[in-house]
Amino acid sequence: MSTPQLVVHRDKELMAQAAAARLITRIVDAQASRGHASVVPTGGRNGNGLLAALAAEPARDAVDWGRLDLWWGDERFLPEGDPERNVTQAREALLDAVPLDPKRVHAMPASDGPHGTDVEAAAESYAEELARAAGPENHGAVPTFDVLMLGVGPDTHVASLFPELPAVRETERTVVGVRGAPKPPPTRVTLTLPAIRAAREVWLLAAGEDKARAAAIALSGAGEIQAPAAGARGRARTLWLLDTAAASQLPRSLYPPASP
Ligand SMILES: O=C(O)[C@H](O)[C@@H](O)[C@H](O)[C@H](O)COP(=O)(O)O
Repeated sequence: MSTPQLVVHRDKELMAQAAAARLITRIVDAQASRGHASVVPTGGRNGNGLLAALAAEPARDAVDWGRLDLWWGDERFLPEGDPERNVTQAREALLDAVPLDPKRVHAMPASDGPHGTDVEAAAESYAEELARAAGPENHGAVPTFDVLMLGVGPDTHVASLFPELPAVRETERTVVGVRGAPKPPPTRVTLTLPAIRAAREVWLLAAGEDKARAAAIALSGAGEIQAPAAGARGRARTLWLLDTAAASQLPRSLYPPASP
């Protein structure tokens, strides 16, 4: 697993623009070398800000949108089309504006789908979909995502892995249901840390003062059960994309970044 690298931007707008440009480059590179790319966007303000910045970026036309797979890191377990669903917000921010192949847009199940309100069954069916997409060259029951993005919560949660809750302790399953999440809505579906760590690159997005403590804790050697963001690492690269406010409490040894 890779050691986190930090990139600190002046403000959240610049952070979103730079991350969008970086994402375009990674997708184009992956498509050039493997013919296709896979990306896991994240919900939340920072994740949607990045997607909106990508939509506004003229270089987005360099992406072959028909050869891009999209998977989700977590989802709020609500009815299809609910404005609070991460996929609904992603559609508004970017997905409706680009020519994706609908078969490659792997939204997590909704609470009015084939599994009804059974969140565990919904999680299991998403795990099966991931397993079907994993090839022999992948490292287990999920495809090797090129870039998996995660927003970081003020309590250090990522995806719907909240400190100390059972989902963050999962070591076998790739997708689990979550009940009683402290961030509404309480019922959610999430990738687990083993699934997240199958990604080639994991990018953590944190902007704003309310993220400063979380970033400092997660980057100072905290355990992943207490600080789930600390356990989110990519196989080849782990990148923390921050703005100056979110970076303001980092230990001096990390900020300015010690690593390139
Ligand atoms: O359902 C959600 O909201 C998320 O997937 C969650 O993990 C989010 O990414 C963080 O809470 C950060 O959100 P912000 O970027 O809005 O702070």
